[in-house]
Amino acid sequence: IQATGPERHFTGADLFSLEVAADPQISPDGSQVAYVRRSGDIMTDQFRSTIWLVDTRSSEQTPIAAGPGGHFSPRWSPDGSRLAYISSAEGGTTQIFVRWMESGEAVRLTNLPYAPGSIAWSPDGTRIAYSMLIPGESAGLGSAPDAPEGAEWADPLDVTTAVGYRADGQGYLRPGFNQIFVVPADGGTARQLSFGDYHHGGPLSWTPDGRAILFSGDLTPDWEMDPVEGEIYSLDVTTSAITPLTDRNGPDVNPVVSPDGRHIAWLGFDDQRRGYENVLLHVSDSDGSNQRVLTGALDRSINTAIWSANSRAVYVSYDDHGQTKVARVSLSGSITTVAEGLNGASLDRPYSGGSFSVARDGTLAITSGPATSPADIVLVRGSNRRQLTHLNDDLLGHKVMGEVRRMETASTFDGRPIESWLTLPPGHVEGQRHPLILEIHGGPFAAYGPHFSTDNQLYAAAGYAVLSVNPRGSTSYGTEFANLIHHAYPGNDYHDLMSAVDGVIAAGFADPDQLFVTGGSGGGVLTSWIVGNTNRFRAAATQKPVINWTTQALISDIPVFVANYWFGALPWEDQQSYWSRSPLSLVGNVETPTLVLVGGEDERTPVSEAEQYYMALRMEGVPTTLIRVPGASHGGLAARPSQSAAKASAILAWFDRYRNAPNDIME
Ligand SMILES: CSCC[C@H](NC=O)C(=O)N[C@@H](C)C(=O)O
Repeated sequence: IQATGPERHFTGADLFSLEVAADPQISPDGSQVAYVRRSGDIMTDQFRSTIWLVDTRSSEQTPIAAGPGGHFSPRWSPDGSRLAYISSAEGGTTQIFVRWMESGEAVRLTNLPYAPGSIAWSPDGTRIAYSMLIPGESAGLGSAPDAPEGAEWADPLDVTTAVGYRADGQGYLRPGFNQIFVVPADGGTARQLSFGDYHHGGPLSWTPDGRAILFSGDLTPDWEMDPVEGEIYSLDVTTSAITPLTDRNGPDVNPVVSPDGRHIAWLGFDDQRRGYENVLLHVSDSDGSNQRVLTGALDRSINTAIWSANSRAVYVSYDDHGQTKVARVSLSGSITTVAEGLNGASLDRPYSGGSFSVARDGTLAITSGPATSPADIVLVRGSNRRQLTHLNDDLLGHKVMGEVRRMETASTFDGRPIESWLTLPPGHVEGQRHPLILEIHGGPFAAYGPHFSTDNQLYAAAGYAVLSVNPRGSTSYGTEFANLIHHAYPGNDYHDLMSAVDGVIAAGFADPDQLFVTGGSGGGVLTSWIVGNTNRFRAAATQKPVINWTTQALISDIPVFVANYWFGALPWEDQQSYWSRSPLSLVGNVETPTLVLVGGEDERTPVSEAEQYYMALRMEGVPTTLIRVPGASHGGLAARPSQSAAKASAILAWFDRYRNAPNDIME
């Protein structure tokens, strides 16, 4: 059959045409915004990062770095005359580049053996600081015989004594430590400033006199066993002497020195070994004295802190009811929201997020957009908002997307309001009921919101309504709500999710006989938990789940964290809790056909979690299929457009199989 016109619905192939704006950096005078544009590339099956400049008056765009390679982290020099960025434009290695804005000339500044990060201009614009991993020695044990000349032997043994020997997205880690360096901004030799067997972490912040750089890290011998701990340190640029500025049990990170040098702002909290803590904005005098919290009354977590040019306030971003906002926090602690509706760069699922920067006069550049389109660059001046880019109008302007509506239901467990967003199939007619997919977020301390989601739009284009719920445990509703699942996850969040589903049925949007459930990571845990507790869903798809908390606590890349913060005991000290909260403990109840899907290189919820569940379902005679996404990490399950589209298609094919099955087959 020949198509009779253009495809009006969102399709898997459209993923290659999507573009999303990230990391907007407004110039000090507010005249331009440099930003990272991530675009699908059909030949490499990737989202490629390029850097663009958009004029804040004319909205005219100019490419800064858009050729071969990846380009990111644009950072203005203090006077706005130059732009530094990180790029793999030349020869595949990742280097620091600087572009002189007036001449348009860009030069590669460094010749580094490893990728730099956290670039930061010195206040006088003469130097750029950065961090870089310096490889260390592998722990040796014994030795192999000597190889004859020309022989091709296997790799030597990989011996480790590290706690963090694997990391999602990186696999098995090569030993080494992050160190801080400085390089002249007009070219020259880089100099290492920090040393020793500790990570010296970014972001980096210079003092106005250019004599010191603030960083965060845990420079104590026990750093490996305390994954949350961190302090702010001052590093003398001349002598490399390090002075601690904070000292408490809990993370102190992201230091930023005020432009007048009188104060330091940073983020952190007192560690109480709870599943969730609000990250609070702190300030102190420049020597670390007179420390105080400025956002204690907000009851929200702070993501980013940027000083105002006059040093009297700090701009912060925070999540509230699934949406990211920017507020201006004065040194006396008054908090004024100055921008709302930020959107992040996550494309596959509607996670909250977004980034911003501030010009000298307080003009903001933010990433923002409606729930039916990925984030663009928006300029915010007081109450005026102006969208500077329209990256997806060419594609989505010709599509009928699923409309996203806010819903709220009282939980049957305790009456708490549970917020959710319902994506309706395109062309929805009031009064029409649809098959419903409950799609559950991970974290579990994270939040969904009214944000663009390729998964949800693909499901909606196939005729499903999709429900994105923030059950108890979700962030952006305060500490009490998040910690309702402290040492109790999964648990009563189940009732919140079912209440939200019933709310959508009661509101007349969903067919109660056509319910489906999926979710990833923490959402995979809850998907498997749901099918262990009810047969209300026709089919399920559990993505990158934790199935057995004992194995998760020992082989994931967050082992100490899971045991200390989510259980408060080691698996062999409290096997009852580990087992009773594992979806595997309920597998004997499962009758719902359940697809199991995982990234082949997932180090966060390792492949063996999904494999355990798949085999248990097979042994129980439950219809199931196992899908591994080759090469995909946990965070990168949807990183390749082809895999992201194929994943949604596989889930839809699984659901469609049971959507159309007669009821007697389902019984
Ligand atoms: C449930 S164990 C770890 C889960 C993971 N948390 C942090 O990485 C998670 O749920 N990730 C979410 C954000 C996801 O991948 O969707």
